[in-house]
Amino acid sequence: MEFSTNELLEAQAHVWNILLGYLKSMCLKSAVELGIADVLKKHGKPMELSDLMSALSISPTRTDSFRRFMRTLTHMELFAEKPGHEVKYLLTPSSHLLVSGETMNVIPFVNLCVDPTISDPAHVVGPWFKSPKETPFELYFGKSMWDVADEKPEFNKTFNEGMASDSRLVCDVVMMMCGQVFRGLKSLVDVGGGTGTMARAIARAFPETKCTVLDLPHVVDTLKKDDSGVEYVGGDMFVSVPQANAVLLKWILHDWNDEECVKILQRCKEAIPKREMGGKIIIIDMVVGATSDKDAHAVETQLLFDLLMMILLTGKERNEREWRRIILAAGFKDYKITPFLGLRSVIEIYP
Ligand SMILES: C[S@@+](CC[C@H](N)C(=O)[O-])C[C@H]1O[C@@H](n2cnc3c(N)ncnc32)[C@H](O)[C@@H]1O
Ligand SMILES: O=c1cc(-c2ccc(O)cc2)oc2c(O)c(O)ccc12
Repeated sequence: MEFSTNELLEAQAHVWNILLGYLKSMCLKSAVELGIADVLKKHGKPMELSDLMSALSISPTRTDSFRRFMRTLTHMELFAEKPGHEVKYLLTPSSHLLVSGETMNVIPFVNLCVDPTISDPAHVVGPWFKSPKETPFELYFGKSMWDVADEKPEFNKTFNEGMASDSRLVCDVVMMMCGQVFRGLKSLVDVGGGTGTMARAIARAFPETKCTVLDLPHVVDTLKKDDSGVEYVGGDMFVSVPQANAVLLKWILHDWNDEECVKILQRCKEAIPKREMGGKIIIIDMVVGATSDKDAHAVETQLLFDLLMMILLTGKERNEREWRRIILAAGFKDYKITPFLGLRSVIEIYP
């Protein structure tokens, strides 16, 4: 097949764009390191470049470079420009999420995603297709991501803080938009609940619910009993899950393949009473095709998440048909999907 010169030149620009994509993450990381969003938030109104640089303690000798840096960040809609005699910079909804100290901030997630333990295994996806290893992560590090988290306390901390920041963001939205999902439960166990951010929020909102977090010992062992009343249990969800009225699985099943998900769901089913007694599983995860994923940007984000799960773990992002298959295979009778959270949904499943 022959292509025209014009098509090939356009193709070259397209390939360049893909190749340089990693600079987007690195610019985001640098913006967080510099604290640009914090300065703009504190200033409270649009800010000239020279004032921004001075507040960030950047020497005027870097003015041209910093202007180019801000131009790219603005193009990516991380910041906005207010035109005028002197351009002024302001926050956008995306950079609002980069303000430290705000409940809804994604800084720990930025730190996690640019951590070499997360980003380096992507280099071996090609060779991994021809290797017997379970994941590119395992080909690169010789062990699973959970084992690396167990052995490297620094990575364990970065990972748990990243996840906790997502839970802080999600729990407010869940309580606001689908609080009824948790209402009236006598007890709930958050399986793979990390350091307990979500469980503590549920315990605060519903004091009548006794909340427990089950996670791997290296995640929960350092957590002290606190005044939230949440109990932390070290264990393995493939072996057993503490008894409760309901089980929460937030961002768990997308880490695992279908067979592993069925096993986890079976252990969860053993932990809850019958539906008539209020037993249910609450899953918070992506349902591809169920949410506001109609635009190309959202579809690309879901595809990238799916690859991330393939690279780091044995998991995947599932559409409704794929969810139904594992839910029924684990012996559940019914389910209900509520799309609520950008790209994620709540799936309630009943025994
Ligand atoms: C992607 S994180 C999600 C954490 C939390 N649910 C959230 O959304 O913030 C997955 C969690 O599963 C835990 N995990 C992995 N294997 C586990 C196992 N066999 N038993 C219990 N927890 C496990 C990890 O330690 C981690 O905290
Ligand atoms: O290691 C990760 C990273 C993420 C992640 C990446 C980019 C984002 O904008 C948000 C989150 O998510 C993960 C995840 O959901 C998981 O189950 C395991 C690991 C990671």
